[in-house]
Amino acid sequence: MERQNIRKLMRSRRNELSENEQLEAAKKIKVNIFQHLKNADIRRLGIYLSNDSEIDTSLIIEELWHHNIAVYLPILHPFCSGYLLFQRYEKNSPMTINRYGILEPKLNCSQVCPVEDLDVLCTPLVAFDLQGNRLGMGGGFYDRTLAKYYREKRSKPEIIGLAHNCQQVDLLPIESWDVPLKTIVTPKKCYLW
Ligand SMILES: Nc1nc2c(c(=O)[nH]1)N(C=O)[C@@H](CNc1ccc(C(=O)N[C@@H](CCC(=O)O)C(=O)O)cc1)CN2
Ligand SMILES: Nc1ncnc2c1ncn2[C@@H]1O[C@H](COP(=O)(O)OP(=O)(O)OP(=O)(O)O)[C@@H](O)[C@H]1O
Repeated sequence: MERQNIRKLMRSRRNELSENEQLEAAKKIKVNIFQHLKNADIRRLGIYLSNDSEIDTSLIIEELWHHNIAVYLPILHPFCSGYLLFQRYEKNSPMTINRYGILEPKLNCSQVCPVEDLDVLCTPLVAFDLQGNRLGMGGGFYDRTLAKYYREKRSKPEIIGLAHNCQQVDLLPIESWDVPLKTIVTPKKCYLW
């Protein structure tokens, strides 16, 4: 199947989850992610605000704040088209809506964190396979932003995909620029490669 058709199918799959299924999934993934990170010294963590029935990250964010872990959200880069910046997100951060209708912090350069200074980066995805390949919304934002860190085989940040179990497929068609994941956390289990 073509990548675009897989996106369509997987987006409609997660859109069919009920409100209650979404809530239960959010509670379980929160437990799993904190279990996965429990012995690590995490000070800065990048994550995203859910959109299009992506797994709800709000419970994770609340818990991170509770543990005084600094939370960072993606911002569409103001002049490097196709790239993301990560900016500090606090309860009272001024927000704006980006061109995809997703809330993001209002750009404030003093609050931007270079990707290599994040300990963990949790990425959204549309589909993943059993080898850790990731398919996103089709903008190439994460692939572009992470290409350099992947090429340089940096240990930081640890990149973790977050997904509903229904987003798993056996095998995705991959492209040369795709950045594979070493960890994907779902409500049912944590995949490690
Ligand atoms: N929650 C969340 N935030 C995120 C992402 C994401 O996947 N999820 N991104 C991950 O990269 C970036 C935004 N990328 C996106 C790329 C495409 C579409 C999207 O809805 N595309 C529409 C077409 C919209 C248009 O062309 O105007 C579509 O495919 O229907 C959304 C976000 C940054 N923030
Ligand atoms: N490292 C890169 N350098 C230049 N272009 C890239 C890079 N990575 C991806 N692209 C371009 O971005 C476009 C979309 O890529 P792709 O379909 O893999 O996005 P995606 O993984 O679904 O999205 P995202 O990474 O935002 O979640 C492709 O046309 C590709 O050419």
